[in-house]
Amino acid sequence: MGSLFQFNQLTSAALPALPILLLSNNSVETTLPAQNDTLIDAAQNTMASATRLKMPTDFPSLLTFTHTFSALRDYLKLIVLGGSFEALRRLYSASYRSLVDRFFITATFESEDVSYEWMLFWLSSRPQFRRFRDFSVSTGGLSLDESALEIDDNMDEGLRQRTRPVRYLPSYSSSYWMWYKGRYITISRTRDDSRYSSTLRITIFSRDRSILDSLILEARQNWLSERTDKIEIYACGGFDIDWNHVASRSKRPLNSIILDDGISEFLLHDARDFMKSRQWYADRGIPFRRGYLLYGVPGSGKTSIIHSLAGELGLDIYIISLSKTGLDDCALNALISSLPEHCIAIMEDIDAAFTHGLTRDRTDMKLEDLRHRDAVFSDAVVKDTQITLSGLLNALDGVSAQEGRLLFATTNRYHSLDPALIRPGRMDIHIEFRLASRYQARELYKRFYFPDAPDEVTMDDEASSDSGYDTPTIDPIDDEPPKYNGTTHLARAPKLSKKKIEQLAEQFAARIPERKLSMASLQGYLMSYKTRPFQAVDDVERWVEDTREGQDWRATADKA
Ligand SMILES: Nc1ncnc2c1ncn2[C@@H]1O[C@H](COP(=O)(O)OP(=O)(O)OP(=O)(O)O)[C@@H](O)[C@H]1O
Repeated sequence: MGSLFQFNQLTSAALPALPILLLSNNSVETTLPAQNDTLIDAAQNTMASATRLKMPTDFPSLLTFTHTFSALRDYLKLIVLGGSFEALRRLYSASYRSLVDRFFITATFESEDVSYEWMLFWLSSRPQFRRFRDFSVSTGGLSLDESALEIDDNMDEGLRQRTRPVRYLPSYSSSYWMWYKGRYITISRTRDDSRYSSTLRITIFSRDRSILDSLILEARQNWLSERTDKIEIYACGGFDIDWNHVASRSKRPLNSIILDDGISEFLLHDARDFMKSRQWYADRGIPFRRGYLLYGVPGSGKTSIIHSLAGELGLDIYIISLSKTGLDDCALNALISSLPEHCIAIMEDIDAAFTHGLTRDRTDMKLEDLRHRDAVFSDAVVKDTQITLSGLLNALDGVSAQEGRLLFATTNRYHSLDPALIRPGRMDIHIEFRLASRYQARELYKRFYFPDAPDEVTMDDEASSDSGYDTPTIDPIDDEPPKYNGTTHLARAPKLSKKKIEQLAEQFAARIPERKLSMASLQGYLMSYKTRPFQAVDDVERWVEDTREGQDWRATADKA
């Protein structure tokens, strides 16, 4: 640097003398005034010293020139200066971090985890949060009732149904602060577009971790108390195949599923008994797990009873889709190991993943062999399913399989299942779900029209046109046949005496062929007579003849 500077000084001194020097070499030299001689001398001296310094003209010499001692000294100064700045910066950030570590507690909540929803729910119900002025407005995802914007009471019913609740959530671009139990807390939410997920970060100015504990417990409590009548449903999904909260569903009363006498009660009692028997299992060295295999015809209530049991037992549901793309043995194992201790895990249509046969490992079979083994085996199944039977067996009862869980598997093809999969220990209880019996048809009818028919009503109203509800336009007897399938949900069936209800249900059941129609089709039929129990009884015979299931039954009956 120093040399460069000197060089600049020299050249700037020599430059003004340059024209004089040039002129002095010309023929006009003699015409120059005498006082110029001194100037010429000075210029010549300056140029001489400049020539002595020899300004490099080529690149290698320039390089050498910049490596002179004084240049290096300037470089060194720069390095020391820069280094000091960087050291100071690092010192500042380390001290800041240690300050934060020492005096603040930070917790992050990922959107894939249900705790994220607890915190959002807690946050959006805080009066302090509502005071802020920057929000992210959401109409989807979480059902955070507390934070939902009130819908105008006068809104048209059609519009109301089409309107999703509007909620205020923390925005991604701001951070918020508030007081919690006298502590200062900050909240920020960030989004990770590459993973379609977001993170909520809460920092508390406190050294006491119990404040965070109490915040999380309070948030969870708030959330759960809003959901005493709900069950949470989780499914495997996302980029890193993990459990994601997918829905909250209302509990379904157990008596709304009509099975053959005693089956629902048996299942409920068995599951309750299991949940209380940890010690019993431990004493005998038996893995503390229970598996139920519900098999039988479609639409017979297999899925419905599981949901209803989850509500009765207060457990959440974890759905394992064996045919999910990207799910392999390893991921399945990890998923099953990460189930919570008390939960209901469901594997629906367990046969779907193994329709290709009874092999213990599909990797040792060629696709062609697999296709030939089962006529209904589709290409989609071949491509998508990466689970092997041995992988599934290991996941179900391997060392890492979660203890305490209830596993429910359903299938329509019981006999295509590998015996190893359904042996006791894996599937302890096997229950067959059959087509509707007359008993079921009768109970379904009663439940459908008179879900809460009070015993004390004695009005025998065969001739009455008073519905007893706020729907006087609907005449229970003289109602027109439906012009379309389905009627308004707002209308109610007429109020009838218990005796009358029994009588109608009996007539209905008598017209249903035993074990020929599924409960789902009976329910579908009744749905088109929502408010017309009499008409439903009158028309049922015709419907049985017309319906496909009924025709199949007639064809078999005729052959016989
Ligand atoms: N036993 C039953 N009692 C009351 N409703 C039933 C019964 N069986 C089926 N339904 C009704 O039929 C519909 C379908 O039932 P569900 O999905 O539980 O049948 P599923 O046996 O699981 O059928 P799939 O094997 O096709 O999955 C539900 O709406 C349910 O309310």
